[in-house]
Amino acid sequence: MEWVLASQSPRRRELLSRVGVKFRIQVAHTDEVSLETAPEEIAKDLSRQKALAVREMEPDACIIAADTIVVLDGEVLNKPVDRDENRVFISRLAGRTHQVMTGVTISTPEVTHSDVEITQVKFRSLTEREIEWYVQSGEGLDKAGGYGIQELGALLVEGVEGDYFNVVGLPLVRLLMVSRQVGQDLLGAHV
Ligand SMILES: Cc1cn([C@H]2C[C@H](O)[C@@H](COP(=O)(O)OP(=O)(O)OP(=O)(O)O)O2)c(=O)[nH]c1=O
Repeated sequence: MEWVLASQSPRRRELLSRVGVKFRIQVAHTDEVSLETAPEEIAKDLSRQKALAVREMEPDACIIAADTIVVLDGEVLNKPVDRDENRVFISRLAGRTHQVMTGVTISTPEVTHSDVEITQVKFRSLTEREIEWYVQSGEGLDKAGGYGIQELGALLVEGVEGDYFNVVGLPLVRLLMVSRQVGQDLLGAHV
């Protein structure tokens, strides 16, 4: 079966290609609104919506979708709307541990399965100057929680407990497990 990644995120494309999976990209618009209340359910629900939105265009494919959220004290920090909000997010995250949750969904023509991976990320304490330096880089603007661990944001993070790739946006091992649950082992997707 053909694999389709329902994502416009260059980070997800890169991670999936890096483990040798051959896939096409197909994106459909979703408004990223969930009626769920528990953060892990929100992440799963949004990834499912993204996958199912592509189903009409790809009736025969095996569709992969993901959604990453950042959770601090049970509160979801989405993508910051501007630099001011990004500054607020980074100040709140500084010196504390938060959760990065990525919901993943794989949908085949027969079955759709979703799961979520949770990683603990600890930010070091940051000075005003450091926060300003990061916010003015603009790097955090298109990212959940307002930072990216894979670039400049690496300098904000003291430690990670769990799957690093989950923080970047695609929990590869969790995805492999879900692929087996839907009967389409990702390890066979190299050709
Ligand atoms: C916390 C964190 C998030 N992110 C990114 C991953 C996701 O791309 C983004 C969260 O937004 P998402 O809505 O999960 O994804 P997206 O809109 O970028 O792409 P698509 O819906 O088409 O798949 O934040 C990082 O790149 N690094 C990080 O450290």
